[in-house]
Amino acid sequence: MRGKFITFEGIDGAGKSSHVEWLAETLRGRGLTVLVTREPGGTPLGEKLRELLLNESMHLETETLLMFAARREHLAQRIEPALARGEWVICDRFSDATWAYQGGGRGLDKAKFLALEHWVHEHLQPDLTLLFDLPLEVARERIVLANRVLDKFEQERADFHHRVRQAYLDRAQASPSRIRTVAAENSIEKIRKQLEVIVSSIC
Ligand SMILES: Nc1ncnc2c1ncn2[C@@H]1O[C@H](COP(=O)(O)OP(=O)(O)OP(=O)(O)O)[C@@H](O)[C@H]1O
Ligand SMILES: Cc1cn([C@H]2C[C@H](O)[C@@H](COP(=O)(O)O)O2)c(=O)[nH]c1=O
Repeated sequence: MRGKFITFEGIDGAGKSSHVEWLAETLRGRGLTVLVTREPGGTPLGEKLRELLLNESMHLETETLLMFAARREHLAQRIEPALARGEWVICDRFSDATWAYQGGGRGLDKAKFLALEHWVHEHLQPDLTLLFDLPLEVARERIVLANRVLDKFEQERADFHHRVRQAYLDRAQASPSRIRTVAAENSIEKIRKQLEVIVSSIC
């Protein structure tokens, strides 16, 4: 039987990465084989593109095309083969991030996004997307507390991140059965209880 594809999404600092490995371990505890991966990245080529995408400024359409180029490779080399073997795949960001960041944040034409999405993964959407949503100010505080070096996206102004958040919320509203919104300002413990319930619904 084909495996399930779960993606994590949210604005920078929402806290999604804090749950990725935990969810993988929880599913492994139920006897499932789980691949954990991320975008941009997930393959040797994708990780090289990630380095460029997170650090170099470039034209919006170049940025979008590189996100989808990395995704094409990722699907071919890792995601599709794992799902076909019956493994579950947990991916830290996928195409909803392009919708939110390049579309909402930077104003990419929706038709161009939809054309690329159709080209690169016409027959595949995540079975479940966990959208970590929280006020921008809380996410910012977490990033400051973590004291990490900020990448190109994290250095964007607040209005960019507000648009990204809104684009995610709009997309969730348009696909309520696939995209489940998680109140990310809650404690890690409370979020994990909610994730267990949501993920059980696709087991
Ligand atoms: N529910 C929470 N309550 C308080 N702090 C949290 C919570 N979840 C995560 N954090 C902290 O917030 C910081 C950002 O978390 P994390 O790296 O998981 O976010 P992220 O969404 O993956 O961010 P990015 O996409 O920017 O990498 C970390 O220092 C983490 O420990
Ligand atoms: C897949 C994807 C990602 N991004 C942005 C979103 C984040 O700011 C970075 C990735 O960093 P993270 O710490 O691994 O979350 O890349 C994007 O703009 N568009 C995309 O398609």
